[in-house]
Amino acid sequence: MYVRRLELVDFRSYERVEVDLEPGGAVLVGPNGVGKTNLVEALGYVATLGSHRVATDAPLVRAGAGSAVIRCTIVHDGRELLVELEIVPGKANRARLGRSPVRRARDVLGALRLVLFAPEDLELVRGDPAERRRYLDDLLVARLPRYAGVRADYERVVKQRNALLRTAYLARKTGGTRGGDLSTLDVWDTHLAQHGAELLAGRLELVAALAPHVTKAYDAVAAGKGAAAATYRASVPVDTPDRSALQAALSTALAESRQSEVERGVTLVGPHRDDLALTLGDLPAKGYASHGESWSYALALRLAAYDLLRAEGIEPVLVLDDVFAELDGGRRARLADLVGGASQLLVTCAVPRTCRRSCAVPGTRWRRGECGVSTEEQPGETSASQAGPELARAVLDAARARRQAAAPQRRTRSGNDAADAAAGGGGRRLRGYSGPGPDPRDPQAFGDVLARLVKARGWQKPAAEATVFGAWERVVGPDIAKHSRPLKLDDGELTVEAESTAWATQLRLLAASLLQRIAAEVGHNVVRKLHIHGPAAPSWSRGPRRVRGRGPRDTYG
Ligand SMILES: Nc1ncnc2c1ncn2[C@@H]1O[C@H](COP(=O)(O)OP(=O)(O)OP(=O)(O)O)[C@@H](O)[C@H]1O
Repeated sequence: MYVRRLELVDFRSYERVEVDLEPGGAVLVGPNGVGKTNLVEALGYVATLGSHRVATDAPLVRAGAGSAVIRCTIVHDGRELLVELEIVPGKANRARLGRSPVRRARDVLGALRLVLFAPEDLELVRGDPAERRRYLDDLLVARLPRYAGVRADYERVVKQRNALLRTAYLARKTGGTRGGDLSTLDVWDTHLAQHGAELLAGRLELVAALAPHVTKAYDAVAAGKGAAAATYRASVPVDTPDRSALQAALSTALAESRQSEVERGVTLVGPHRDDLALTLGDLPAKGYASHGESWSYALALRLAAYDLLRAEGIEPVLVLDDVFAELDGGRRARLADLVGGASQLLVTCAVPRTCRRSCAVPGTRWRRGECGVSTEEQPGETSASQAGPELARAVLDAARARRQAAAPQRRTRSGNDAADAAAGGGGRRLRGYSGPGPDPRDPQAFGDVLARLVKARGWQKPAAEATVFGAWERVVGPDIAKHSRPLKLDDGELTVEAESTAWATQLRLLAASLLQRIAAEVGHNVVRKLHIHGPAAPSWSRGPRRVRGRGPRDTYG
């Protein structure tokens, strides 16, 4: 995998820039503040949808501009993929993959696998657990992109659960009555245990695979001075990545800490409280390791991530941002040896002479002062980029030919549709005799015949819609079904009535996962949108002739 082209519009210091890159190594050289890190930060953003330098998106947009655009052409297995991201601070990012819009920006994760080592990585060793959790989760997504959804779901549940606890905590503190209702906390516990177990299992599997690479990488960088070990420290007792065992452990821990959570107004249990414990010899690295050792450790964590991805058949792009200056001569030389085989290696460097001498990474080419300068086209790429359209055309031609060949047959079978459907022909014609094998005229299970008829007559959608109403409890689960009921389904928009306004609020917060559950039960596009409201107030409007207004207030106050 390598990045062939990076184009930025209003990103950081760049109003517009186009950089063409090649496989192999490149060193980006330029004076301090010229914008070297801005370029690799944009690549990191494509890979993780976050910056390695700042927690929010606002600083990524050029001062005075409203939004920034990153376009990145990635070549993987000879195929090109264009990823486009528009960053609008305070709003959801917009993304396109291969020029088609994607539903959520996180759908582009996995297109670019990248390991970036930067001075900020010292925080991996010296900083708070949140830094290490982010390291693990980014790597989890680079390894298995489906974890982007697991991570987002879990973060959403924690956020909503914290909001509920916090509102109740403040209501209690101020003696108010509004917002003190914690009746929906059980539902959030279930969601937290479910999504938390999934994330926790992913992290445990990841750390088991990663830990030997961390020890090996530290040994290589520090030339055997000290044994590094990384272990996962969970907030609940765990000894297996089995998802149902983890879900049970999280549920138990949540029940046990309920009292303290309500008292403190915050979620105290779950993967968002975990840590990756790093030790050097018998001592924790944080607080004990020297500056140089901490640097080597941080570097070892990134190299371990790179080694793990490669060992699993993923060739990530490797970026070393301004790191050689922090390492002593021996460590620089060893690092250069370790990263020499990367499919694409980008090194940023401010002092060319020092960098040339100390980071003579095998195979790197120098791009002195080329930051922000577009270069000529790469001739060899044309055939690769044509492969996609040509393949599409071939598939389309084949489909057209098949349809033309099938057309006369289709005309002859119109009278046989129902019998053919009942026989499971699905377009094939009935044979005129039984023969020794199974025959469509043999007795058939009623369910099978019905399923085929439903399919042949195109009744799937009405049947799926009926399931939403008829099997509401199965579709949304007993907890939610107890407190809500579906009212009407109109053009993919389902109206649901909740038992109380508190439940309506909770269901609105759960709308995304409800839609997912409904789709899993009855299929996609049956319900596309939810309208959730609380119980209807009694109406005093009766009959066609009535007085406008709010009703008999004199009588009822
Ligand atoms: N949102 C922004 N709008 C405009 N300019 C910005 C923005 N964010 C950063 N800059 C500018 O970008 C420059 C920093 O670029 P960058 O960090 O890429 O430098 P660098 O070449 O890596 O430098 P060094 O060698 O010192 O690390 C600074 O001059 C900074 O003022």
